[in-house]
Amino acid sequence: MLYETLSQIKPLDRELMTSVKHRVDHLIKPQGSLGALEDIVVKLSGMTGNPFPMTDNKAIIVMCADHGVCDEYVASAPQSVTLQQARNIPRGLTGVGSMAKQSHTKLYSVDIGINTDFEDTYIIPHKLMHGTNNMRKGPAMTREIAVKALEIGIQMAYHAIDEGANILGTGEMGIGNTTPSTAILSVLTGQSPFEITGMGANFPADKLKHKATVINDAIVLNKPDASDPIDILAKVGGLDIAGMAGTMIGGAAKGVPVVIDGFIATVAALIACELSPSVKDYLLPSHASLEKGAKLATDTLGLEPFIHMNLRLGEGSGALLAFGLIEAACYMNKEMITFDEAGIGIV
Ligand SMILES: O=C(O)c1ccc[n+]([C@@H]2O[C@H](COP(=O)([O-])O)[C@@H](O)[C@H]2O)c1
Ligand SMILES: Cc1cc2nc[nH]c2cc1C
Repeated sequence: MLYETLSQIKPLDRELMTSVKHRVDHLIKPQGSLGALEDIVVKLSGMTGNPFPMTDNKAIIVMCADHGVCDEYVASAPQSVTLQQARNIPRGLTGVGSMAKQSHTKLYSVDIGINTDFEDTYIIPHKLMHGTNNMRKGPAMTREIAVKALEIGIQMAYHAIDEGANILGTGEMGIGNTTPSTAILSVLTGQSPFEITGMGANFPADKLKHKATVINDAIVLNKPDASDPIDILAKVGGLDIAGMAGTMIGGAAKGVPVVIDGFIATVAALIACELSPSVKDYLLPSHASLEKGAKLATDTLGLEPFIHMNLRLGEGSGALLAFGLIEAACYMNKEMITFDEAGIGIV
């Protein structure tokens, strides 16, 4: 199913993008003065095949999972916070949960690998493992499970689109997940973990060398193949990261834009684009996370974040904020008049 979905991704409609850009250039404003908003709506038209795209049905899929590498003391918060927040998110009680109420955004909280058994009708059950294995002792998961996690992400994207979503955001909740994210980034870029490991959810600065050592040990032990994204995910990845990459692939296959959240989501985007570079056409960035490796991740991906507000929460919170700007771009394109329509010459 993964490879079939990847093969369904169509190139952007470049002809339509050219005509939308031409019209946007003639809207009643100095040419280019709406900056990135103009680029966003041109890209959206290429993704959707619609000269007047709309992103009014907003949804964020939050992949929740635990990480066995937490046994190595790489995170400050207890792993139980993953489940607590997975419960709180759909109830509107967290960062992303509270702000989703303001923008009428639907939230899907998905258990793709929380380490405890529980019942909660607000959480979508897709548990593949009770947390990953400790990657400092061996592979985080099997190759088969990595593929399944990607497919759950695709399935969740399709589910949200079936329920009416015309734009998706990728979110995650997973105590410890900056550790596998940094490992993946290190493997893909060749940068040493000692150069790119950051504080995650407030891990103490004087312990960062230990966190980098754990990441380095996991890479040395497992020897992920840098040219095989599934091997990287299986050996030093996470279920939440794989799920988000799957959501990006699923959105792309359906011609639906997917907004990347912070550091962890950007690493997931790198994996999705390694599986097929065509996924990138359907991705929009959001914010520049303060996590140390975030700049390297966004530079490697080649999509420049447009929100600079010192965010580093995750949960899809930055993607949610970007929804507002993206929707504004759609209204600009749909509602503004051209110089011709206003009966005046170009200024
Ligand atoms: O999205 C980001 O840029 C981001 C940066 C730092 C931390 N986080 C969140 O914090 C958790 C991971 O941090 P840590 O220290 O437990 O690895 C996880 O639940 C993420 O949602 C998220
Ligand atoms: C409280 C808390 C909330 C979070 N949301 C995303 N990651 C998080 C990590 C912690 C620790």
